[in-house]
Amino acid sequence: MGRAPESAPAVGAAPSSSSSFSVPPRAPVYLRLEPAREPMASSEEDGAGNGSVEEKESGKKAHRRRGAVTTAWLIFYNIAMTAGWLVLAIAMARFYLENGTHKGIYKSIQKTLKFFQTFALLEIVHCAVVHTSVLVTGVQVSSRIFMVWFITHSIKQIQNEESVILFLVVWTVTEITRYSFYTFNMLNHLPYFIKWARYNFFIILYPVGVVGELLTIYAALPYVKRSGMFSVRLPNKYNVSFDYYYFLLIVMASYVPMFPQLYFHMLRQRRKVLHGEVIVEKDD
Ligand SMILES: CCCCCCCCCCCCC/C=C/C(=O)SCCNC(=O)CCNC(=O)[C@H](O)C(C)(C)COP(=O)(O)OP(=O)(O)OC[C@H]1O[C@@H](n2cnc3c(N)ncnc32)[C@H](O)[C@@H]1OP(=O)(O)O
Repeated sequence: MGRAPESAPAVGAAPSSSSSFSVPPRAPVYLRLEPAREPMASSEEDGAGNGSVEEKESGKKAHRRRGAVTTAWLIFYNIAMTAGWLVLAIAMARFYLENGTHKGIYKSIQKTLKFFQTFALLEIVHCAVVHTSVLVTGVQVSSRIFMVWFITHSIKQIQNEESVILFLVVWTVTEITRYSFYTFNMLNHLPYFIKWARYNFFIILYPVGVVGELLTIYAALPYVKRSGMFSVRLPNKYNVSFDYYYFLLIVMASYVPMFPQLYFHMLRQRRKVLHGEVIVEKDD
């Protein structure tokens, strides 16, 4: 992440009264953001390993080149994802305003949703160059992919459930906030509201989104039980059985231990970003 200009107003410092993160009144303090932690490079890449000065220099140049290419890709990716979820938001709002009902919204936006939510699988790869957990990102992305492809795409009878619209709206607000945060943060021009939204909206949106997803899976259960979809019955030549109905019950149960891990991860990120930055007196 880039470094904010040193004259940048302190984030979380004594601000206007409207801010919800005011610090005790005192002389204005300014914030010098910690220099962005460059993606960790292996020793041979950053020239810290053994080798001649030329090898070390080429290693550092390779790292900078990789850094520049990686940064350019992430900025493109974040802008594209922000735009994609904005298109989804506008399409859903337009459908509802034109038709006065939520029934049919999913069908009208499903291609865009499938494309951008599947594209987000790249975030597991991005974990190699951004400071985030592969496990947390993997669980988050896999739960989304599961909902999009193995529930709403595969079980058409539930596509008009209110719970589908609930989680779609929550996902959309969340992702527009999240990807615009990443974009502005990487461009070193992060509006405080975007930062505030990134680390506060989830407090409500995360549990609401989970409720929407669980209600949708629950609504799908009767159709799965009746159709036996995605299931393998005995006897068969592999002597293996699989029942998608009971698998969905297990998935629903897995939210209980898994969701709190993601939620507490976000709360930790929130404390780090909104309250944990180093506030230093401005050098006169
Ligand atoms: C086979 C069946 C599978 C079924 C699985 C079932 C499991 C069920 C349990 C799971 C339940 C989850 C259900 C989900 C519901 C919803 O999503 S509802 C909608 C609301 N959701 C949210 O609010 C969460 C949104 N998701 C996220 O925020 C992320 O996905 C996250 C992984 C959960 C957290 O993101 P993370 O990146 O870890 O935190 P940040 O603070 O944003 O970033 C950390 C650092 O990484 C940098 N970074 C990350 N991505 C980028 C990027 N694209 N570009 C640039 N930088 C990036 C970020 O800037 C931070 O850097 P530092 O500032 O240096 O720390």
